[in-house]
Amino acid sequence: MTQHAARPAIHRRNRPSILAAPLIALALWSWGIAAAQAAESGKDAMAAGLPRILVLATGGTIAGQADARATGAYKSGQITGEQLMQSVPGLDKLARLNAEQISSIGSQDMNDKVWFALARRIQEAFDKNEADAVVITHGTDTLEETAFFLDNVVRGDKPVVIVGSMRPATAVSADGPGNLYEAVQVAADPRSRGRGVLAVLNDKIQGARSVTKTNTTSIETFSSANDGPVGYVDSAGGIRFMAQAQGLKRATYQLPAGEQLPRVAIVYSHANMDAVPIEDAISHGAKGIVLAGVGDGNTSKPALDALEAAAKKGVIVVRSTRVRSGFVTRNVEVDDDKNGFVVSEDLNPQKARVLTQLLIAGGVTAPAELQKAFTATW
Ligand SMILES: NC(=O)C[C@H](N)C(=O)O
Repeated sequence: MTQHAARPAIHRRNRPSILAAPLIALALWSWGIAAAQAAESGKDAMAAGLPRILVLATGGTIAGQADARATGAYKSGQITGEQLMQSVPGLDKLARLNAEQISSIGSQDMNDKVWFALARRIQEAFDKNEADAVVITHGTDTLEETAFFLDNVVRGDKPVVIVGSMRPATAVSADGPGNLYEAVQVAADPRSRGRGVLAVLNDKIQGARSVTKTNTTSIETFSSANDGPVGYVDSAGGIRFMAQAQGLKRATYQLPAGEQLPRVAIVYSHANMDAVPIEDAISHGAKGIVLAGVGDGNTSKPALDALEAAAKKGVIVVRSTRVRSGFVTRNVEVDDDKNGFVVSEDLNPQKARVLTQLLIAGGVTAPAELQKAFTATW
């Protein structure tokens, strides 16, 4: 009894009253909120230290989808930039990301309109300090041309990284997520500043001027024939930049008004070449012709004569080469001084075309001035 009698006394002292129970629940609930808020603000504080990266999505195989995993057939540009970002774990630990959709196309359909939209959006984001770096998701077919175009028109030294993939997002071993992760890693790294537009695919970081696609379907396709990659990246080893190319000239050209660059044709040289493709280009209004020449930017006598006639009429003639590495040199087998031709140096025909377009748009037409713009200072 005594024991029994003592119990209620103890209970009375410690037992919460009917009113106290909800108060404790309320306190626990608010502690919970406070703790969650603290954790959240801890996360915010961590996130606040991360760079702000604007992801501009254009389409391509990286955003491609197949109907079935077992098939090789797929459609480019089916997935949004936002969905791509969500599919890569750990991106939020690298940067604060914000995605915008610029287009949803395979890069075989890349065009001036998308180029201008990209260039203007990147410049705006940098000028208004909305982003510390930009990552562009893009198809691989014309990735090098977009990289080179942007390299020539975007001002400032904030990183701009372009990324794609060779396999669609639905493939068994898709390369897009890893490439996107590495692209964000590179864009977020302050050492990427001032290097122009960088292409990041398959663990390599390559410069806009040199990078080119070399294999139709393999994931190991991009290479820089004359100067090698700018660096290497992987999630375990991080980023290793090689020595920065010394004295490589980068000029910035004014983005022309409107949404179209002047018409410049590429004419591909081959054995038994006649003048017809050159005459065709001129009759279709080309303001410039880039020769994808044989060897050191050469072509047949009839083609050369047609090019000389074109230059006399004021068409800009730039000799490039269909050969993947090396430089095109002035006045070796072709008398460039006499003919008023320009040589592309290390620029492949598709990049020489972009530079020719920008120069014509900027009113540069004298061969000596054009040549200066093409000649990188090595
Ligand atoms: N791998 C790729 O991205 C190829 C595709 N045709 C594209 O350039 O959009």
